[in-house]
Amino acid sequence: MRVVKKKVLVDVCGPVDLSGDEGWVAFDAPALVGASLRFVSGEPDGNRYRVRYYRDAEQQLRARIWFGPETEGPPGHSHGGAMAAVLDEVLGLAAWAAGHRVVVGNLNISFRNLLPLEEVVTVESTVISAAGRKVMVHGRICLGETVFAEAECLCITLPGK
Ligand SMILES: CCCCCCCC(=O)SCCNC(=O)CCNC(=O)[C@H](O)C(C)(C)COP(=O)(O)OP(=O)(O)OC[C@H]1O[C@@H](n2cnc3c(N)ncnc32)[C@H](O)[C@@H]1OP(=O)(O)O
Repeated sequence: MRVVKKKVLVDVCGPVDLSGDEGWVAFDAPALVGASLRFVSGEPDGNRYRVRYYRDAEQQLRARIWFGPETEGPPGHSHGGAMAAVLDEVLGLAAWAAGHRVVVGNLNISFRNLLPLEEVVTVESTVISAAGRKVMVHGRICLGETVFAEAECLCITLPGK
């Protein structure tokens, strides 16, 4: 008889410091949009992403995020799709945080530098405009002066919802 051992997922990575900059205020994303945003922010102690949201002094949404080993693409670095998922969530959420009930219609990303795994980086967002149903949000994943990816995100409001 073949015995299949149950695979146990172990937290091998230890704690990660996701604290914000001075003046940032913690932002409760599930309180605003519900608990459905699990793909990026659903496992705060897992090995994919660990993320904490803030608003900065200008009320723009910021995220402190750790790309864990399960986001690997090129050896030792984040998969481009892993960065895209983060930008999709954070920039869409930025529009929600500004009062617009949206989904992302178009996300245009430029990958600028390889992002090393197990690094805590920042996602910055800025709501650029809101006209009719279209909300434009720009953002980037960065660490100090280094930009890993930057994006333009067209969000479309959901009528009647
Ligand atoms: C709950 C918390 C959410 C937090 C953020 C999470 C982010 C996400 O992952 S959302 C999931 C990914 N996104 C999706 O799956 C969206 C799928 N797409 C859709 O549902 C629809 O195409 C939707 C709602 C975007 C637009 O459809 P619809 O409501 O029929 O609008 P539609 O009439 O086609 O377009 C409205 C306007 O937006 C423009 N538009 C729509 N899509 C695009 C696009 N991709 N590119 C450019 N313009 C667009 C249209 O040209 C139109 O402009 P205008 O009024 O000037 O003619």
